[in-house]
Amino acid sequence: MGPQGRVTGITVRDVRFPTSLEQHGSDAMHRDPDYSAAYVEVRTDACGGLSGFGLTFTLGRGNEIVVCAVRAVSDLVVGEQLERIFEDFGSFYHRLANDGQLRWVGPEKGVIHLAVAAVLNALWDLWARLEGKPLWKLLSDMEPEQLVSCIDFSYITDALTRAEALEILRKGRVGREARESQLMESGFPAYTTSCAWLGYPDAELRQRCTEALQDGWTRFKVKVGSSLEDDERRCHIIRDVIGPDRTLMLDANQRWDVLEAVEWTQKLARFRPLWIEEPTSPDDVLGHKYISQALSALGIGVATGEQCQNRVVFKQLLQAKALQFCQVDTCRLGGIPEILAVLLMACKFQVPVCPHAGGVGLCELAQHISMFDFLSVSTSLENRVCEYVDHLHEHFVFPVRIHKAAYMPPMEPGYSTEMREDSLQDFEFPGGRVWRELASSGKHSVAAAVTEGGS
Ligand SMILES: C[C@H](O)[C@@H](O)CC(=O)C(=O)O
Ligand SMILES: [Mg+2]
Repeated sequence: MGPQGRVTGITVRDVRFPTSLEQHGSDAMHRDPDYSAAYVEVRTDACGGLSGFGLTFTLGRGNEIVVCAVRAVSDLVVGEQLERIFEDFGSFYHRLANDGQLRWVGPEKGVIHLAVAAVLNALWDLWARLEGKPLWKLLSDMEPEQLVSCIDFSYITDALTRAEALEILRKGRVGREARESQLMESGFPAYTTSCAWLGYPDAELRQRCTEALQDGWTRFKVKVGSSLEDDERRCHIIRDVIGPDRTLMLDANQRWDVLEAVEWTQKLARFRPLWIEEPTSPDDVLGHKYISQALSALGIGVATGEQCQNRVVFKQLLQAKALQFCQVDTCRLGGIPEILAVLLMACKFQVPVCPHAGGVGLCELAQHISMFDFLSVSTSLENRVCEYVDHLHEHFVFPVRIHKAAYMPPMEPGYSTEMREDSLQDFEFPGGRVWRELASSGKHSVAAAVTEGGS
């Protein structure tokens, strides 16, 4: 028998952090991100009133639109019996993502899909809490049949059938205990993006790389794509600090057209990057294929996924051999059901999954996905690494733990998504303490504009 109880209510809050003030998170396309979340609490009457917490990530302006979309999606969830949700999560996902009216503002893409992600993340946090396990453990303890029942196979059966998914997961059970011990001992390998945001001056870049090296980091990602001259200078600084053998990745955040992406990356090839990330539009499957082919002789792979809309676009990228590193994003895909589909397709097409993380909360969520992938799907660490960014962890009740450049497995029940109440009160937009102070000091243009507008 599944968990008893029902969803009694869903609340959503607009939470924003003024990261743009110090250029944290800046890249060639997003110059002034204020890391933000539409933060969801799913309330239930199970176990005396247990809640699940979830979020989706945005860059500030527009977060209010996601909040509004979460309210629309919530109407379909409040009142649902938990047993009906959890006994057949694949069908529940399908109902939510294919509501006959809401799907017109998607389908399975854009703001409405971000909203679905936030609500589903909260429901999976709830499920893991109900079972008293961290999410990675809940997933890896599930029988293959149950995991497969969580997936909506619509539109992907030409690439992955139910039977193939089952076979991968059954194979994934072999040696799982040994891999879990390895995980508990050494954690899951991470790389850092914190040193080299585009807006950091050279001195800060050098200092952050030096410190990260001292802290044991061996893999570094640098933002590129705005000016070739700047990119060459910044890559030179990083290589100078990290030496010739450590790993360097480049991230262009969709800055180029296809041919431009090839030419620009070729000019940076002497810095020996492992990958070029988001070289062009995230929707351009054939463009990614062209870039992959053009760069393969240089040993540079294409990484993408943080703005890949759904499992269908991932399917095409994999079928076309258009990506060499698959960067699933826990807050853009439709929760665990869609992430499972992508992990399994990536496994079948032998492409390593290296989740996008960072932002606010993405590291907290992504660590569970990498750990489950290692334990039960890919069963390998080869070429697999999860992104890490060192901002905003202090706002979470169970922040990530990094040891020797690796994520250590979280042991608390849930998806590590719960935020601290004092942080929520300080950073809720626009009325939280920090935003009121920023508005009155005039230090932040968005805060000031809201105050002038009187909202
Ligand atoms: C705007 C975000 O910070 C983006 O630059 C993050 C990203 O591309 C990454 O972490 O990778
Ligand atoms: Mg990126």
